[in-house]
Amino acid sequence: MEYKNPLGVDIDLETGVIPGAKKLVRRLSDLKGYFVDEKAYEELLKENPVVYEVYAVEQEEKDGDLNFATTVLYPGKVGREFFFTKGHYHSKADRAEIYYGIKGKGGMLLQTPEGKAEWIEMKPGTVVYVPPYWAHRTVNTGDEPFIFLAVYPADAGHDYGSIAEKGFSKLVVEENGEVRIVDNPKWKE
Ligand SMILES: O=C(CO)[C@@H](O)[C@H](O)[C@H](O)COP(=O)(O)O
Ligand SMILES: [Fe+2]
Repeated sequence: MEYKNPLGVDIDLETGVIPGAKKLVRRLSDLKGYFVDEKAYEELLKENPVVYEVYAVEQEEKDGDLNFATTVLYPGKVGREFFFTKGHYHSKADRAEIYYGIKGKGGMLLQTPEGKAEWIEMKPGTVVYVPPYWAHRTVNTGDEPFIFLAVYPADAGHDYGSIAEKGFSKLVVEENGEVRIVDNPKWKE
């Protein structure tokens, strides 16, 4: 029997960086078609800000193993909509996940394949359980980076297609200085 080596790493709780992790950067240009206000999107695209970064420690896609990753989701808005991650189902749709809030303020939008949505607020210390089959997207509703850890089965994979095409049935927007969860006018069942 070949055993893997255990691993201990210290997440930088201020920046979200995991030493030695694989870094992925998502700019606004990677999120074309995701925000409802297309004019505001085109306007902000001139600056093309970084929307989020992911630091991932991933294993081979084997049943039973675990991956973990931090996400640093920057503050910002496109029109009234707060910056968010793309959001996905898992390719193996029955794979669950745990998120843990590290810094900043935000939340998670979750959705079943039938379009039933749930919003869960997150702050440092919040644990979110993402059950099997639910799509999930995080949203930064604050004015500093929103940083969290995710732990997920190594064979879960990411299925971005359906969210990229249809979005979520709800939007997270600012209205008169408040965070509101509203119906997505562009949602198609
Ligand atoms: O849910 C997971 C892994 O299953 C997170 O690590 C996200 O991958 C990350 O927050 C970026 O979000 P996406 O761009 O992948 O939606
Ligand atoms: Fe996930």
